[in-house]
Amino acid sequence: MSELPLFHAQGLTKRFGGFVALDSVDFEVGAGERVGLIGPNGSGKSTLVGCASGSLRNDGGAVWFKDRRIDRLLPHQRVRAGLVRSFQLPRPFRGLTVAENLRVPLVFAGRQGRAQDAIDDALEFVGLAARREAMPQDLTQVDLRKLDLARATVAKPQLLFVDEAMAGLSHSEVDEIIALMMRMNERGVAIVMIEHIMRAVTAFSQRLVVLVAGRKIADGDPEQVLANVEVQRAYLGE
Ligand SMILES: Nc1ncnc2c1ncn2[C@@H]1O[C@H](COP(=O)(O)OP(=O)(O)OP(=O)(O)O)[C@@H](O)[C@H]1O
Repeated sequence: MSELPLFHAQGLTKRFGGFVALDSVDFEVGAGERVGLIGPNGSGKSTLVGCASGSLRNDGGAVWFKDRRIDRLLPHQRVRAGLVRSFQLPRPFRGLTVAENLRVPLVFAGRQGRAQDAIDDALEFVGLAARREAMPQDLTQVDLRKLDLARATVAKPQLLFVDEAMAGLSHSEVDEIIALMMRMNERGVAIVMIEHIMRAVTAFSQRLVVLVAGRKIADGDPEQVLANVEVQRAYLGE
């Protein structure tokens, strides 16, 4: 990538006690790009997302968003810069309606102005407009995932890390979420999809990055990456 990447981690290292969860990982995302981040369980994918979004503090290396070093910023400061994550397990605010759930990330992102319009747009966009007054506990699994994606996008990020948005969904529900993420990307949002459902990853990604035991072992064209012997060995060995 010749121009400045949207997101850039260099030598990213994270230890939990003596355990090295990320070992000097370089990871870039271009503006508007769709990247699949894959690897066996425990390979460091969520740790990378945590270090990028600020829920974890890296022990080594650096993280840039555009021309700004962000790895000592707080999570909400990173959201305000344009970097947002979603979580592996949807965690809506149980006491708030679907629409009210979107108000919280707007405050977090410092975008309370015209909040109602932003909420209406986001609910319409993900297909939850009819459920706006519902309580989260009355939503189906797939609608909870859509609410989570609405919460992630209402702040208008330029980069979104989506950590396993499809676990436990049916085949057609997975297709729905892929289509929704594609439409988000068409609006200009760069997306990193962390996912174990390979069908979804290959349908979505323009580039694949593979982590194994905290190290990046492949990064490039999806077909070539999946044909890589080291990648195949990592998956067969799982
Ligand atoms: N807070 C923590 N304290 C100690 N060890 C941790 C902590 N968080 C993660 N780890 C360890 O770091 C390693 C990487 O975990 P991580 O969650 O990043 O993997 P992952 O690739 O996202 O896995 P999965 O696909 O199962 O979600 C694992 O061995 C995990 O047990």
